[in-house]
Amino acid sequence: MMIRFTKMHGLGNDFVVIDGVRQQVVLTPDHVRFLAHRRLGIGCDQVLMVEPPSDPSRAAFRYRIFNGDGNEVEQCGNGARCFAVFVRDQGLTRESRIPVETAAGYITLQIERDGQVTVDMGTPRLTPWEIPFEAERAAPWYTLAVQDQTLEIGTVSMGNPHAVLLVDNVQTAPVARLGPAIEGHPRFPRHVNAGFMQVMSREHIQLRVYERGVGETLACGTGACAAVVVGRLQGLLDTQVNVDLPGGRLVVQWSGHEHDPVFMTGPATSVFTGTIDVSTTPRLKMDGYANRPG
Ligand SMILES: N[C@H](CCC[C@H](N)C(=O)O)C(=O)O
Repeated sequence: MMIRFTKMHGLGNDFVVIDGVRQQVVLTPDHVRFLAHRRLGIGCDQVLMVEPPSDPSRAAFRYRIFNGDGNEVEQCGNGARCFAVFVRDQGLTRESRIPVETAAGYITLQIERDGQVTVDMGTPRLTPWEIPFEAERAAPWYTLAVQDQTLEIGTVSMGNPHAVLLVDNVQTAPVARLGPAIEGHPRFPRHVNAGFMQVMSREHIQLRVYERGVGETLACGTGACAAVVVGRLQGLLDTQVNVDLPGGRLVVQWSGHEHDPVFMTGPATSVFTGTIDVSTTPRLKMDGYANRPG
């Protein structure tokens, strides 16, 4: 099966984007692992599929997200921005305001005049069972026993699950050690994205994210939103925050009221287009996210 694709990234969080509107594409987990593999395939953190919506009165497209380990997930913030630029550049829409159906519900994408994209990511979900996270009750912080440490984490779902912990210095934070231990912790039945946040001021944080199903990425859009929500709920942050990730800066806005949506603004970059034959997909085992960058 020959597939046309576009390679894109949002601050270095990279994607293989596939038009499933004008091509008939059925992706298996093996296909996704092959496309994502950085030596045997194209290489990316996630594969994004553009499909027709299930209800055209509510959305222009359906947007599906697959982690490099082959699993389909609920939401991807950097991917949403790339999605908007993709459907516009491919002539699938002429609109700059694009309502989209995702597995986590409906979101709205706005292509700004400067080419950046603002995403209405919807409201944060804060109760443990919405994450999902095993806890007796909802709380601003939870303690989590990880290896020989007791960590304090905040949890939030942006459609996908996030655990956020405060660190004194993101550069020296033990992301490689604690990231996998948190990501696969048994109290997160669907695993979790682990964010390491250093608060620089009320309007500025630095953040690294060890992503579920991928490993550490250069940027994580839903992770940036989750970190701002946790920091705001802790009274550490104001309503608009510059989030500096290893791959660059996102701007996240949230009022602090749980029924208000979180907005994220940032760039989306197209790198190249191509075609690939997936009919001879090798069976790839994901041993610790073998497709991590580098
Ligand atoms: N790894 C995430 C999906 C991609 C999220 C990230 N790339 C973003 O920009 O939000 C998860 O398993 O929930």
